[in-house]
Amino acid sequence: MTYSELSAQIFQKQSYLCIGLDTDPRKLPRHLLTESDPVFAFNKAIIDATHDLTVAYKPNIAFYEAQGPRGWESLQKTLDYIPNDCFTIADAKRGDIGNTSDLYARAFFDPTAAGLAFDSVTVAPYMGRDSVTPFLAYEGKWVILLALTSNIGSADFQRQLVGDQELFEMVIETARTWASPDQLMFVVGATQVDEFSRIREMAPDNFLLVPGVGAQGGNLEEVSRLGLTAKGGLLVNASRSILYASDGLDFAEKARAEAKALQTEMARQLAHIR
Ligand SMILES: O=C(O)c1cc(=O)[nH]c(=O)n1[C@@H]1O[C@H](COP(=O)(O)O)[C@@H](O)[C@H]1O
Repeated sequence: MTYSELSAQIFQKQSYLCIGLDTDPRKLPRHLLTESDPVFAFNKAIIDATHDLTVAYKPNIAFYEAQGPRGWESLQKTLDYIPNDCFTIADAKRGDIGNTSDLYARAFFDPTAAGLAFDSVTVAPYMGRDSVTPFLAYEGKWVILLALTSNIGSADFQRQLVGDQELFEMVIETARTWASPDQLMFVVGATQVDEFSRIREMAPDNFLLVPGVGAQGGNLEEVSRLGLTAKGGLLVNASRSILYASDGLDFAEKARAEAKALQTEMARQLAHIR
């Protein structure tokens, strides 16, 4: 999906919601456990209940890898089931020497080489340019680079001064020379609102993937006020607060209600920028 297509989806659906498919087999509603693939059955019901309210889905790969080969199969089926009008993110946080990143890129971007057909993958910037560029070699595919993450440990390295900049600022400034906003997003945690204006100034056109509303307590209104652009420019992720709103027969209905509440607030915020 291109930048302008993603932007168009945001205004059409009045939503910049990304639903994190962090599907934990230990948290599935009991009635799904008799299904041949309970993880896929759960994801399918969540997608059916929410696809008109969300512009993106982000399966976190850890939840699938932890299930071994069955998990990869559930992931592939889930990806195939996501409608074409939704952007897809492999939240894998990859990055290695170029030779190895090349294979990671194939794994998520190249179905002709037995890989998956995601639109984007999350990448850690720590190993530098040659660890990131193999992902950018795929035309039309996106790198979502970790800049300032939502967790407490983000202070350990990302907030440290390197010269007169914090490390996350250096990541943003440098990575912007590697790719255009058509292929490069940054991850900025919703828990980091104090830094949002500064980040938006440094990366005025880049989409920001913002996890951390819901279970981690980030504030959607503040994130939106400081991060939205005339093109949208935000994908705000929620995972657990949507997926596990109920563990009963009504789980999909309750998930929809959570997604709807976020989408309603997003529509309100989008009205301010037009
Ligand atoms: O890259 C991410 O998506 C990510 C970056 C970050 O800084 N913080 C963060 O929580 N995430 C991911 O976003 C999701 C957040 O899930 P919930 O806290 O359940 O909404 C998880 O899949 C995390 O791995």
